[in-house]
Amino acid sequence: MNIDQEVKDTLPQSKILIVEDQPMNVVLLQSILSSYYQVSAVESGEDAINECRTNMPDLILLDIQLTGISGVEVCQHLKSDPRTKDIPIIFITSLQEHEDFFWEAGGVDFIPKPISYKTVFNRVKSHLTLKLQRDKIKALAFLDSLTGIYNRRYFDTHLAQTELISQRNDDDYALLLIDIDFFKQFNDTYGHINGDIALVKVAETIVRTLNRPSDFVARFGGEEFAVVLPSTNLNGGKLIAEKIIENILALNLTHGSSPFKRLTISIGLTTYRNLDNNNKIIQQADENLYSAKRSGRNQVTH
Ligand SMILES: Nc1nc2c(ncn2[C@@H]2O[C@H](COP(=O)(O)OP(=O)(O)OP(=O)(O)O)[C@@H](O)[C@H]2O)c(=O)[nH]1
Repeated sequence: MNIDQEVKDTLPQSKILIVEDQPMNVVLLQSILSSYYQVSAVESGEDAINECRTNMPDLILLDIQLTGISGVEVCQHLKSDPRTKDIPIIFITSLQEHEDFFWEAGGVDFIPKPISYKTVFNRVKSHLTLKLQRDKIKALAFLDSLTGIYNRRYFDTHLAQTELISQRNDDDYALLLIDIDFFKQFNDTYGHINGDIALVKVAETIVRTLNRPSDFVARFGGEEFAVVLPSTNLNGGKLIAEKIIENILALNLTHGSSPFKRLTISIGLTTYRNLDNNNKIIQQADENLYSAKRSGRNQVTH
């Protein structure tokens, strides 16, 4: 795999967000960049923060002097949020004397006004390239090579992050631990290659069943998967778990040595607000998964 070539190929799909309240500058920046990237623009810091939540950009060009919250405050806000902290921010400024603020706020660079075509073009290109290279390397380290979904290493980081965000927002979140039933017999009967194919299909089915962009799935272990659903209570988690079970059954993958005669899964579900004693969420979901297995498999227990 050639990362440099992949990055080059991905560059034209990169999203750049311009945050600037002077229409002349917006027009100028768009004229420099929109032939090469997907460019959008907002006028205020508040709009920039909202835009980052719904349509995450790959790079932000941020005017320092905005009406309402300032560019530096927008930058500090985005850098304090784990979901947006890695977006490179380039400040656009005529205030050279405040240079230190840009670096301290977490900006990666700045572009002085009056805006120069070459400076904008080259700085954007080099920071975007670095960002995409970082994303690719992260993907290699954090994706499971068989199924293409996230691996256990990334799951651990993601779960810790979700827990922090939930605590901060006084919100609940759900965790589903999913295990394929009688998978040892499946491998023994149909061979490891068919076992691998089944694992890929199960991963695809789980991904397809999840609705929200913030829903998350990872391969937790050999034939185990984990799903994290932010802002979801027990009822919501149950609904998704039942839908996943239904969609796996609908795959209709023959499993002769299972009493169900088809490939099935069991799910242990819990939410952050439904933990017994001092259980950690993984431990609780795992105990519930064990109950689902004991109660006959092909079901969800919470
Ligand atoms: N093909 C394939 N099999 C795997 C992979 N990872 C784990 N497995 C198999 O998954 C099986 C898990 O078996 P067990 O933990 O005994 O559980 P089970 O047979 O699914 O039984 P229950 O979970 O009790 O329903 C083992 O045979 C593993 O070899 C993989 O990447 N590919």
